[in-house]
Amino acid sequence: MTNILVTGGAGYIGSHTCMRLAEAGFQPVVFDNLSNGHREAVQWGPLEEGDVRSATDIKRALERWRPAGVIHFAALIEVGLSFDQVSDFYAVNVGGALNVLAAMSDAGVAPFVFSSTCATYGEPQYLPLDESHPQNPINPYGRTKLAVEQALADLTRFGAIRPIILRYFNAAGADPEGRIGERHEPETHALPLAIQTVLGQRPVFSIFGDDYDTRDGTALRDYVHVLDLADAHVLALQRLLDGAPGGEAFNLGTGAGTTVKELIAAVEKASGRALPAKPQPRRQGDAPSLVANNAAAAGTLGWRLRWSLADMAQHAWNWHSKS
Ligand SMILES: NC(=O)c1ccc[n+]([C@@H]2O[C@H](COP(=O)([O-])OP(=O)(O)OC[C@H]3O[C@@H](n4cnc5c(N)ncnc54)[C@H](O)[C@@H]3O)[C@@H](O)[C@H]2O)c1
Ligand SMILES: O=c1ccn([C@@H]2O[C@H](COP(=O)(O)OP(=O)(O)O[C@H]3O[C@H](CO)[C@H](O)[C@H](O)[C@H]3O)[C@@H](O)[C@H]2O)c(=O)[nH]1
Repeated sequence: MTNILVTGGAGYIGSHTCMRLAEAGFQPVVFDNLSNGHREAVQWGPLEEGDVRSATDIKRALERWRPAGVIHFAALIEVGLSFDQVSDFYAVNVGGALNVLAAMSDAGVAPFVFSSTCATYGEPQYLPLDESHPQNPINPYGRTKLAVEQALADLTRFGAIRPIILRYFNAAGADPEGRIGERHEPETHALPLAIQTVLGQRPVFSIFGDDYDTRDGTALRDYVHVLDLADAHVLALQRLLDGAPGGEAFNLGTGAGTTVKELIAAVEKASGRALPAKPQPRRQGDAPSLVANNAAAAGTLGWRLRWSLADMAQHAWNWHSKS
């Protein structure tokens, strides 16, 4: 069986991708230090505990499992924390990625799928965002991801690494069968927070800003099902294994925007319960609207969306209400 090393594979998007990799006939080998991941989420292949900040750990994993490619999710992800923990974010997100890439070069492994983000674009100059939109991130998290994208552009020229960069918009939802789901601690994402509120684990859901220039005044985001994201990773990996030279970047979003109020309505419908919500001031660093142009992923990768906002809310509700 072909091994694929999945760094951060015990986390939210990584674990769903491991599920899809196994379904596609690969053996996902998870490389994770479990700092934010969960041992129980590693269900489709072995777990190699290690830290991307350690060149020795990565070298050991590559020597042991001899993967045909690497999918790199391991990172610190909270935008707010990135202002307070700048060194940690650079050490894990940039230093960690460079360690993985150097070890891959030494081991002669070229295919590399990288988790990037719409946060690399910064304030949108136009919508929907395509891949050639200027990249001016407005927070340290986005800048660490852009730094890795820039390193990849340089490394691609030498041919030792063949990368595909995937820029996700807002990952949401869970495995429809409820085996895995979203579990960030602390949780800052809108959909799980809304569900925790419906479940009575939080008194009220804060709507961050109701005075934006959007159809109902609340911020607009492009929520995309985590399993649609997972499918895109398998397609990107397969493209590289088939010999593509790499160097491409793809936006992964649905192309449809959802406001915070519409998200609340979707959670109320999925749960059949009312969600207490209260407007609060805008959250620092939030753009009013972020929506993807996904034509490149559809055209080049053959990416097809399978799940709707109602599915994301339903699957997330199923997961949170049983766990
Ligand atoms: N969640 C989103 O909406 C979103 C949007 C855009 C981009 N991304 C990117 O997708 C990737 C996965 O995000 P997620 O939501 O699944 O996050 P997550 O926190 O659930 O998963 C990240 C995983 O990386 C692991 N990790 C962290 N530091 C590590 C280290 N030093 N060594 C080894 N492993 C380490 C964690 O334990 C965790 O399992 C990240 O790179 C993130 O920046 C996420
Ligand atoms: O309690 C909450 C939480 C969020 N929101 C709003 O809901 C929307 C979505 O917020 P999330 O925190 O769920 O997601 P973000 O759009 O802030 O973040 C996403 O995009 C970021 C880049 O901008 C990072 O990539 C991050 O990992 C990814 O989840 C935003 O308008 C936010 O202001 C609320 O109103 N109340």
